[in-house]
This record gives sequence, structure tokens and C-alpha cells, in this order.
Amino acid sequence: MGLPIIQINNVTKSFETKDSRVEALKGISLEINRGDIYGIIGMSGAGKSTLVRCLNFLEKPTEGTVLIEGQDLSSCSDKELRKVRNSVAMIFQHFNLLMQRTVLDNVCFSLEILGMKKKEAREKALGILKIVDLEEKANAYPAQLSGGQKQRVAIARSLAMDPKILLCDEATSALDPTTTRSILALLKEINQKYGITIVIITHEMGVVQEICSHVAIIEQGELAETGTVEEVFSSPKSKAAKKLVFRGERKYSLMKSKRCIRIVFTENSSFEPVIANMVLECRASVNILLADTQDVGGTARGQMILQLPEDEQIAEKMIQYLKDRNLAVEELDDYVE
Ligand SMILES: Nc1ncnc2c1ncn2[C@@H]1O[C@H](COP(=O)(O)OP(=O)(O)OP(=O)(O)O)[C@@H](O)[C@H]1O
Repeated sequence: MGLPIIQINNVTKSFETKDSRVEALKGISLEINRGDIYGIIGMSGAGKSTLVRCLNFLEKPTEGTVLIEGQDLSSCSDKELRKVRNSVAMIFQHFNLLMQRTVLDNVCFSLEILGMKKKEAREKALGILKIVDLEEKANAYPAQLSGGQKQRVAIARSLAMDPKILLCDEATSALDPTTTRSILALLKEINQKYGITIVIITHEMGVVQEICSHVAIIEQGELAETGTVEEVFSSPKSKAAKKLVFRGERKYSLMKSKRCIRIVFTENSSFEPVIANMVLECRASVNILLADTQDVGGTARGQMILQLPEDEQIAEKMIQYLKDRNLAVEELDDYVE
């Protein structure tokens, strides 16, 4: 597989304000491989934006190192840093387009700054607008576009630089679910066709599940958990991961038992017969606290959270019943109050 394209080693970042000091990152280490779509997820204020800004040195870490393709950014000259930054493109929640310029000029702008001739830049930009499906809007101004179209222009502008890495900071947070899906599909296509490594910063587990191969969960400036999306979704270990996977729901129930389990299905259709048969066989009812299906890396994954009967023997029998049917059963602490 070779060297990871991004290596983050023990990065800390503190912000000094007039009367306080904020430790936004507290010793984060991460490796991202070439070709990954890597999600970095966490609640508001967790330090996601700070971390992503450290990846292109828009923010310099207080301590620790960031290596892009093996090159330590802290030992780069200004010229070398500019070169690295050209290969690490970034898109944002609010698009950051030049409002006085047309779509085409937005894409040509950075190419011309790099010294490309106008005609050549125009040709390249038109080719890229085709990739993002915005050819017919080349002469429109950003104000005349929808949110999704604006984000496509921002993606086109970053692709113009032939980046190796694309950093997306909450790039779909201002978009509705349908538009979000189409932008995520475009990012996936770019990743697959052009081999661009993508880092996605988000607070939504749905975004991670839709397209990421790997995920890192950060909480209060620390890394809570990393793994493949499949691993983290199937058996989240940290409190932060559980909160995101279970969508932060904490249930209040009329049933007395506090014993809850989570089952993961690969097929949505297997939900009902298994639970119904288990209830029939054990002659006791369960309380279904959550049941849903989510798309994890293109596969439908169902999860169900059950509150078991108070009778320990029956509860054990139910768990065994499910395990005998090769279902992953995980006991959840403190799920009900
Ligand atoms: N320039 C700054 N000066 C002072 N504090 C800052 C600065 N930038 C970020 N912080 C603080 O660092 C912490 C992490 O902020 P950051 O923006 O990285 O979080 P985030 O996870 O991206 O949050 P959100 O999802 O709300 O954008 C917060 O407490 C924030 O207030």
C-alpha cells in the first residue's frame, strides 16, 4: 500500500485569547492512505475544523507534525508549502465563491494565478465543468445557482488544481438531503475516477456512512475511535461513537428491566421474523426501542435495539437464540433510564 498520504503525529493546537487558552486538539495521531475517503466526525466544537486546517497548515499545530506524502510541513519553505497547498484542495460549507465572477471565471481564476494562459485555462475549466455536470451554467453568476450547483463550482475550482487530496469541511451541511446525496455521489466519482484522496469533516454520521471507507471520531480535541466505517458502525466502542451510531437517543421506557441489546442485520428483511420467532419461543415480550436501516458503504445495514424482559433466564435465552442465528449481539449499558 506504501506510505500513507497523510500522517498526523501527536498534533496539539492551542489558541490563546486575551483571557483564556483553548486546547482545540490534544495530541491527535492519524494515518490516511492514498485513495481513502476518510471521515472525521465529531460534535460541534470537537476540533474538526482545526484539525483539517492543520492538514494544509492554514493553522500551524502548536506541537506535533503533519506529513503530506512523507513531507513534514513544518520544515517546508514558503515556496514548498505553497506547492503542497496546491495539491491539497479544500471546499467549505458556504462555498466561498467569487460572487462577481461567472462560474467559468471562478474555475479559471486560480489557473490564471498559477500562470496558465487564458485560453488554455478556459479550455481546462470547461472540461472540468463537464465533470461536475455544470457546463450549461458556465456563464451564470453564483447568485443564480442553487446551493448544490454552487458546491459543484467549488468542487470544479478545486479539481482545476489537479489536487491529490480534497478536504471537505462540512461541505454538505448547508444542503438538503437530496442535494447532499448528489454531492456525495460526485465526490465518490472523483475519488474513484481520479484517485483523489478525500477527507470529509462532518457532524453527520449519515454522510460518513454514505461514502467513507474509514472514520475517525473526535471528541473534545481527542481521538475517541478510528476504524473502517463498517467496524465502527457494527461495534462502536467509545462513548462518542455509540452516541453517533445510536443517533444520541436515550430512551425512557415503561419496562422495568435495564438490560438492552443491539443487533445488527445485513438485510433489513431479516428483522421481523427473527424477533417474532424469538418472542414466540421464549414466551416473553421485548420492547423495541429503535429499528432502522442505514446505508453503510453501499450495503443496507439494519440495527435494532431491544429491551429484554426482567427475568434473567429468559433474557439469557433470548440472547442465545439470536447468537445461534449468527446475529451480532451487543449489550448496551445505560441505554434506558
Ligand atoms: N481562532 C480561534 N481562536 C480561539 N479559539 C478557537 C479558534 N478556532 C477554534 N477555536 C476553538 O477550538 C475549539 C474547536 O473548534 P473547531 O472549530 O475546530 O471545532 P469543530 O469541531 O469544527 O466545531 P463546529 O462543528 O461547530 O465547526 C472550539 O472550542 C473553538 O471555540
